[in-house]
Amino acid sequence: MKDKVITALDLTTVEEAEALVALLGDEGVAYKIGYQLFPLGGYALARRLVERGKQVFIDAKLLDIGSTVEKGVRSLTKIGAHLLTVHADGDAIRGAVEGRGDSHLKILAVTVLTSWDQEAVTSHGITDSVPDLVLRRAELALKSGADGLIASAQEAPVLRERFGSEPLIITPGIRPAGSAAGDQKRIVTPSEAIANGASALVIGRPITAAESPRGALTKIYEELEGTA
Ligand SMILES: O=C(O)c1cc(=O)[nH]c(=O)n1[C@@H]1O[C@H](COP(=O)(O)O)[C@@H](O)[C@H]1O
Repeated sequence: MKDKVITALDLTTVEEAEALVALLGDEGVAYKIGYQLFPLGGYALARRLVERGKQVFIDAKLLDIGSTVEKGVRSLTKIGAHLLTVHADGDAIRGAVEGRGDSHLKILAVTVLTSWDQEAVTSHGITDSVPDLVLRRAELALKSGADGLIASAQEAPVLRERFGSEPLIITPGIRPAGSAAGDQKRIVTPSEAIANGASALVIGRPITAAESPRGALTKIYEELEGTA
């Protein structure tokens, strides 16, 4: 159950991130490191976490011409991380799959950001509903070779219905009951997300900004135990 919660290390410094990892101890098994930390020693932190046996998710949200993504991902495989985000574009996903070669890095396609609601989708001139856009982008990404999808757990049931049990479906926008949504729009509780078919949950502020991050994580595990 613990490997179903990926704690987002969206912190200001690597020292703060290391302190949180130390505080969570054996309770924390999977971590996401984003570009906020990349120029501040984030890649070295990622390597250390891999060496300590943690699951490491590099959140780079790549979107570029295919050949550039391919070369970038080839470099990123040197970290030894397990998961990497690329936006759900055919060329970008194919480039990423080529670049990861025979490493164990799994490519996750970002479908529609969980901070987007229908109004945000429409503001981009897109006429699809949010679930239709998630499905359209998921189909493109999986056809292009992605190992999994990033979406809201609100869409997990339709994604499972369409694509079956194989693709990883990793869901941010997770909010335990009573916690602030912040800038997230398509939110789901941890237990609902797993019940909806999510493979793993990305959770940041409900853990990192809690008075007791370890207590918050333990409480999330307790909530998930109830769904097992
Ligand atoms: O790719 C992601 O991880 C991601 C995709 C998405 O659609 N929504 C989303 O919130 N995320 C990331 O998931 C984390 C969510 O953090 P909290 O909102 O603090 O739980 C952040 O690091 C976001 O960058």
